[in-house]
Amino acid sequence: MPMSWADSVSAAENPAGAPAKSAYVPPHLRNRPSTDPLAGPAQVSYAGAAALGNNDHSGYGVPNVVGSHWSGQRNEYQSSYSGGGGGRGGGGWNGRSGGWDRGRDREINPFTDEDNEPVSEQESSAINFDAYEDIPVETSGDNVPPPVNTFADIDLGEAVNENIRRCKYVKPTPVQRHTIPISLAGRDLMACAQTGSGKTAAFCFPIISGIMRGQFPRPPRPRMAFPLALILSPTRELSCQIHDEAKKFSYQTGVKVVVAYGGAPINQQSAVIRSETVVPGSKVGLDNLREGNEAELGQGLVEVGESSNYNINEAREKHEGQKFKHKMGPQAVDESLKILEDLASKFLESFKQWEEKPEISQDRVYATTVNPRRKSIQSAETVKANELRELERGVHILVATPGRLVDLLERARVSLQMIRYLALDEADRMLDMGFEPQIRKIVQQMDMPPPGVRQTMLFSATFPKEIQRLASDFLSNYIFLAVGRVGSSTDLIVQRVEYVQETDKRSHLMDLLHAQRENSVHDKQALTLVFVETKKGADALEHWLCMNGFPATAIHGDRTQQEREYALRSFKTGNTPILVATDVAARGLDIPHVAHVVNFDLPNDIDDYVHRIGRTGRAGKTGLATAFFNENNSSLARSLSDLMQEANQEVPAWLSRFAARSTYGGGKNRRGGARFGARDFRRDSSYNRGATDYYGGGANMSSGYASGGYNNTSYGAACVTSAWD
Ligand SMILES: Nc1ncnc2c1ncn2[C@@H]1O[C@H](COP(=O)(O)OP(=O)(O)OP(=O)(O)O)[C@@H](O)[C@H]1O
Repeated sequence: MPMSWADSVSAAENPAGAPAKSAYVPPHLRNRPSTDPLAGPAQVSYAGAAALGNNDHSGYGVPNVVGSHWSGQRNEYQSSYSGGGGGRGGGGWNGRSGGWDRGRDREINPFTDEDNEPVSEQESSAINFDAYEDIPVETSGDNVPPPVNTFADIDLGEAVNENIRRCKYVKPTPVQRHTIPISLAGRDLMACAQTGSGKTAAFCFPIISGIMRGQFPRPPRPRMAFPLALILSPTRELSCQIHDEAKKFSYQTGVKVVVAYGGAPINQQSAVIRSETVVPGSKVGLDNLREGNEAELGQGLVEVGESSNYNINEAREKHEGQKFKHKMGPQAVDESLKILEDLASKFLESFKQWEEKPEISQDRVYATTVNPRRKSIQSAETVKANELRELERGVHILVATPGRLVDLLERARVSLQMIRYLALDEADRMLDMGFEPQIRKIVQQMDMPPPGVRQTMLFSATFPKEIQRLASDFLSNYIFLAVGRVGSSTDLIVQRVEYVQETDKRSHLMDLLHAQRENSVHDKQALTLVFVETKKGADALEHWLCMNGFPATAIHGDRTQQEREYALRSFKTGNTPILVATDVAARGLDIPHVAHVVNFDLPNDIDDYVHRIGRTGRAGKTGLATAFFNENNSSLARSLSDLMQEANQEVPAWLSRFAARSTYGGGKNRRGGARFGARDFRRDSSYNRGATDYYGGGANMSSGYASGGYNNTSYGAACVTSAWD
C-alpha cells in the first residue's frame, strides 16, 4: 500500500514498519543511519504536484492533454516503483547503481566555499524585514492557497529546513510566504515581486521539496539526461548564481543540480591557462606577455591535443612546448596572436569533426576563434565535457540558459520528457523578442510535457501585459501574484537623477567616485556598478577609469566567458570595486555590498532601469542609485518620474517638466491603460470580452494578504495611479 511522504519518513526511521522488500527511498532519506541494517528502506508512492492538493492538475490523469503520448507516460509512472525499488542497486532515480548515495558522500559543502562565506549572525539580523511588512500583495486565480508566516509552517522536509538554517534565513520573505504554498499545492504561477526580495528561493524550495517527495521512473535511456525540473534564466552569470543557490538549498538532500550555459570552457584549468595567461580581455593578457609572464600556450595545446587526439596533432607538432618568454615586444605579441589564430582554426576544425563523431573523447576538446578587433581569443564554441559528464551522471534540476539548452536538446544530450517543474526566472525577459523563439522551441516544440502535466512557475520583478499574455500560453489555470507594486522599484533604494550632458558624464562620474571614496574610507567593501548602453562604451569607460586611478573592470556580451567570470569575481571580492556593465548584468545578479548603481547611460525601457537599480538595495538592505539624464533620455522622463514618485523618491522639478512634455515611452508596459504593468492581465475587461472565461465561469479574485493590506499603505498616494487602483 502506498504511503505518504511523512509516513515514509517515519517508516524509514522505524525499520519495524518497513516493508521487507527493497523499495524506493526518497533521496533525502538515503544514507540515513538505520537502526537495523537489514531492514529495507521505506516505500513511497508518487506524491507529485497532482497529489498535493492541486485542483486543476490531475497529474497524469489529465485526459487527452496531448493525446496518447502522455497517457502512456502516466501508466509508466504509476508502475515504475510499485513493488518497491527493485532494479538497480537499491534504487536511485537516475538508475545508476548507488549513484546518488555515492554522490552525496562526495558532495562538496557549498556553505564553506570561500566565495560563499556564510553570512554572519550580525549581517543576517541586519536584513530589514520590517521593510517588507506593509508591502502590498495581490493574488488572482482560483482557490489561492493562503500564505504562511514561517518556514516551520511549510513542510519542506528536514534536509531543506537544515539548509535554510545554514543560509541563516530566519523567516520567509513576502514573496516566499505567498509562493511556496502555491507551488507546493502544485499550482501554476506567475509571480511578480521586487528585485532582491528572494524569488530564487521561492521557486527553488518547492521544486527541491517536490523532487524529494516524488517518485519518478528511471530515465529510459543511458547517456542522456532526463531532468525532472528545468530552471531557465537569460544569462550565464545568473544561471550560475541560481545553480549555486540551488546547490545550497539541496545540500544533503540527494537532489542533484547541474548547470548548462554557453561559452564556458570544458576544462577550467586549461581555460585559465589560455585566458588569464595568454589573452584575457586582450589588455591584461598582452600585458602579461609583455611583462614577462610565460604564456603557456604549449602546455594548453598539449592538453588539448592529447585528449582530443584528433586532427589537432598537426598543430600540436608545430607548437608543442612553445612558450612565450618574457619581455615580449609588440612584434612578438603579434606573432603570438598569429599562432593563436592558427590554433584557433585548428581547434574549430577539430570541433566540427567531433560534432560529427561524438564517440571521440570529449575531454577538453574546445574550439576557439580570434576576435581580430580586440585581438583576443574568444571561446566561440565550447564543448563542455565536464558538463556533459555531469549530465550523464544524472540530474534532477537542470539550470540552463536557453541557447545552451537548445544545443543540448538538438544533440540529444538532454530530454525534457520527464520534466515536472518548469521555472522561468526573469520570465518577462525570457519571453521578449530576443528569447521567445528559443523558449517556445524548448517548451512547446521538444518533448516537454504540456501545461497541466508539468507545473510551471514564472518569476520576475517586471511583467508587462503583453508578456503576460504570451506567458499564459505556457500556463494552466495559474495564479497571478504581485508582491509590491508590479514593475516598481523598492523603496529601499534611494534614487537620484542628475541632469548631465553627454560630454560631461565622465567628469561627473569622477566627482561621484571621488566623493564616495572620501566618504567610505571605513567601508572598503562598498561596490559601485556603472551601467552603460554599449559594449564599446563599457570597454572605453573601464579603460578611462583605470587610467584615472579607479580600479575598474567590465562585463559585456563581447567578452569571453572567462573574462566575464573573472570580472565578476574581481568585482565581488572588491579587488576592482567598480564594475562597468551593459544590461548583461542588469538582471538577477545578487552581489553583496553593491552600495551604488550609476546609470551612466539610461536604458530606453523603464523595466530595464528597475532591474538595473535593483542590483543594490537587496534583501532589506538600503542602496543608492544615480542616473545621468539629458535630452537623449526624454522618452523615459515620464515613466521615470512616475516610478520615482511611486517609490516615494524626490523628483527634481526639471524632470517633472520633461515628463509633462513627454508621452509614455520607455516602457512598453506603461503605454495605455493602467501603469506599471498593472496587475494580472486577465483582469482587463478586454481580456474576457468575447473570450473564454479564464476562471471557468466567474473570476475569483482574492487578495491574498491578510495583514496590512495595500489599501492601508501610502501606495495609492496622490498624483499616482498605482497598479492597485
Ligand atoms: N528568507 C530570507 N531571509 C534572508 N535573506 C534571504 C531570504 N530569502 C532570500 N534571501 C537573500 O536575499 C537576496 C536576494 O534574493 P534573490 O537573489 O533571490 O532576489 P530576487 O528577488 O530573485 O532578485 P532579482 O529580481 O534581482 O532577481 C539573496 O542574497 C538571498 O540569499
